[in-house]
Amino acid sequence: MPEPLLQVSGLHRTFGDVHAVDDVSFTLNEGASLGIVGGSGSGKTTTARIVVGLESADAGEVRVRGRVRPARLRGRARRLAGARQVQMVFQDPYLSLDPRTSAEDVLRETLRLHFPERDPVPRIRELLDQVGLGARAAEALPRQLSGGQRQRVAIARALAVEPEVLVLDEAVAALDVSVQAQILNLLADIREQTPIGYLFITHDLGVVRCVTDELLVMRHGRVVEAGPTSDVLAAPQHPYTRLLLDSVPHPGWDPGRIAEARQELAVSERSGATS
Ligand SMILES: Nc1ncnc2c1ncn2[C@@H]1O[C@H](COP(=O)(O)OP(=O)(O)OP(=O)(O)O)[C@@H](O)[C@H]1O
Repeated sequence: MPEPLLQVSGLHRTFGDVHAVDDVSFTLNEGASLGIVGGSGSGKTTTARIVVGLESADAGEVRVRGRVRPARLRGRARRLAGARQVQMVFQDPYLSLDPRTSAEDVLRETLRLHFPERDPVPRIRELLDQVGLGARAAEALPRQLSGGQRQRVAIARALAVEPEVLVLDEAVAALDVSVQAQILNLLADIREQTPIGYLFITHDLGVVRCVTDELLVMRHGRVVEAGPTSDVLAAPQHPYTRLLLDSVPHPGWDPGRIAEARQELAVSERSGATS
């Protein structure tokens, strides 16, 4: 039996009148990849930010390997320990990378912070190698790199900390399709080499099809459907999931069924049966 790596239960978070996260629960097993999909404002990012510790929950609990993750990571020791559990890769690495720091330097700094007793040099080489960055890219500043290379730097920095869970929030959304494929392949390779678990936040069902084994569909802060990715995509149960599927090329999926799903969703919403 795979070990539960990340257990999220009963998360709630409101912003004023908006129930951004409304009773969200899920489990991510060791070595697994869980996708959270949903349209804009469905609560994906807020869920991810709570898991990482960037946002607090009004209620609910996040456990990593059975241990409750504190809502706020106060103090240096706690922050470092918390960072070693969960790391996040954002959509735009340009914003999360220091413009004056090369990949090599950012890795050196990260390793010095987390593993001060270790010699960082061999590990830097290993990480650069793992994410496919050559010597020139390693010495370049973020603005001298392509979007894909920058995302590789962000991934290497996250891996340097040796996290249990990697949260990827729209991590390939800003990239060209061919570069997206390269980064998704890289992430798949990393998962084969390490017991890391991925939490993949995306609006793109094409992406989840490639890189996740479990899927959670969110709408208005709630989980409307959950299950193995292949099952959910092959036989979506909720009309909202069917509508989301409309946005990706889907062999065997006909427009009549999409119209039907839209109708069904409208009816269920009028009756208040679904959220
Ligand atoms: N800091 C905040 N202050 C106020 N409202 C917020 C805040 N963060 C999120 N929200 C609201 O909570 C809801 C869920 O937002 P969230 O960003 O989690 O959704 P999302 O599914 O990630 O959407 P997107 O794909 O557009 O990022 C939205 O209505 C959003 O406006």
